[in-house]
Amino acid sequence: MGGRFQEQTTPPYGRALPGAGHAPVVRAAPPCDQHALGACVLRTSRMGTVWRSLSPLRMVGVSSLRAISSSLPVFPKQVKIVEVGPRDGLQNEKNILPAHLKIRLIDMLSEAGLPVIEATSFVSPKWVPQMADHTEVLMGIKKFPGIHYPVLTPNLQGFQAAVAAGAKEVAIFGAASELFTKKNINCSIDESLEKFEKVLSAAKGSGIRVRGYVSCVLGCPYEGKISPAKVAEVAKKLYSMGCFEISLGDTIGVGTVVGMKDMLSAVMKEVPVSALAVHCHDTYGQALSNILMALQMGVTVVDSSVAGLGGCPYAKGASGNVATEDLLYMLNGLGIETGVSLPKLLEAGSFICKALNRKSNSKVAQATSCSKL
Ligand SMILES: CC(C)(COP(=O)([O-])OP(=O)([O-])OC[C@H]1O[C@@H](n2cnc3c(N)ncnc32)[C@H](O)[C@@H]1OP(=O)([O-])[O-])[C@@H](O)C(=O)NCCC(=O)NCCSC(=O)C[C@@](C)(O)CC(=O)[O-]
Repeated sequence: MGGRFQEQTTPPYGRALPGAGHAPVVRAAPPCDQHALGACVLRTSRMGTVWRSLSPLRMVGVSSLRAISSSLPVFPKQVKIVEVGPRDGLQNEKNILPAHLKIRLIDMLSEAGLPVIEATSFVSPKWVPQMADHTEVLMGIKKFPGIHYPVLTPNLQGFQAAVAAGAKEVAIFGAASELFTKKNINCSIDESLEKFEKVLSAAKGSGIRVRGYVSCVLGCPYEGKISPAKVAEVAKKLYSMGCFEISLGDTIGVGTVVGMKDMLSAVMKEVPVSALAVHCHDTYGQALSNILMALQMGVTVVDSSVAGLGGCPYAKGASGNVATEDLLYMLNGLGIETGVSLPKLLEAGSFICKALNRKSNSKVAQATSCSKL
C-alpha cells in the first residue's frame, strides 16, 4: 500500500482520469491556497465541468491577483495531528483485536511521525470491552521520544490505573449534552465535572498533562441541536480546571461549516484558540470542510483516525473520525507542516484494515490502492 505515493508536500497533480480519450483533458485541481488559486479555473463545456491549469497572470492582472490573495483566508504554517485511531477508532469494534496488533498499529503510527497518538482508554471493560487490554497495550508500545501517548480516563479509578501502566498524559471526556453524558459515562454534566476535578488535581501532583474533550459540540444523538453557548460553558470549565487543550468533538458528524464557525466563535471568547482542537466525525461527509473552517479561524490542532476507523459506542449511527490520510493530504496540499509521512501512514492504515478485514474509509487510501492496479 502506498508504493506509488512518493514522499512529498504537495499532491500529485495532473494525472489524466480514466476515459480521458473522449473527454476534455481533466486535471486534478490544486488546493485553493494563496499560491495555487490563480493557477486553475473552473471551465464548463458541453462535456461537463473540468478543472484546467492556466497561468495565473494570463487570467488576471497582477493587481487583481493581489486583491484575490489578500482576501483569501490565512492558514496556519503548522498543524498538530492527534491520532485517535487506536482508541476512538477501535473502541467501537465488536470483535476484540488482540493486543499485539494494537501495539503494532501504534508503533507504525509512531514511525509515520504522528506527534500524538491516543493509545487506549482506562474505562470499565463492562462498558467498552475492546479497551480491556489497556495496560498491556500501553506497556507494550515503543515510546518514541517526543511523541505523546495519552489515554482516556473518565475518573480517578481510571487515572490511577493509567498512571500505574506508565501514562504520562491523560484525557478526560465531557459533553455539552446532559443525555449523552448520562449514556456515555453514567452521570450528569455537573457530576462529570466533579469527577474530572479529582483527576485534574491528582494529575497536577504527578506532573501529568490532562486534555479535555467536549462531545456533541455540533449536535447530539439524544438531544439534537446543542447551543454554542453550552459548548463554550463546558469548554471554559474544563480549561479553567487545568486542561491544557480542549478538543471539540462533532461526535456524530452532523455539523456543517456555519455551525462550526458559530460554535468556535462562541468557544474562542472563553478559551484561547491556541488551546483548542477539533475532532470531526465524518458521518455526513462534512469533516474536511469543517476542519478547513476551523483552520481559517486559527485552530492548529486536529484529531483524526487512521483509515477513518471508529465511532462512539454511545452515539449510534456515527461513523468514524475524519481519516488521518485524507486530513494529511489536504494539509500537504495547503503547504501546512505536520511532520507526518503519508506513505508510512498509508502502510499503517493498510495494516489495520487487513487486521480488521475491512476496507479503508480513507479516500486517499482507496485512490492510491486503485492507482496501483
Ligand atoms: C465512566 C464509567 C466507568 C462509569 O460507570 P459506572 O457504572 O457509573 O461506575 P461506578 O463508579 O458506579 O462503578 C461501577 C463499576 O465500574 C468499575 N469502574 C469504574 N470506573 C472504572 C474505570 N475507570 N475503569 C475500570 N472500571 C471502572 C467499578 O470498579 C465498578 O466495578 P464492579 O464493582 O461493578 O466490578 C463507565 O460509564 C464507562 O466506563 N464508560 C465508558 C465510556 C467510554 O469509554 N465511551 C467512549 C469514549 S468517549 C468518545 O468516544 C467521545 C470522544 C472522546 O471520542 C469525543 C467525541 O467524538 O465527541
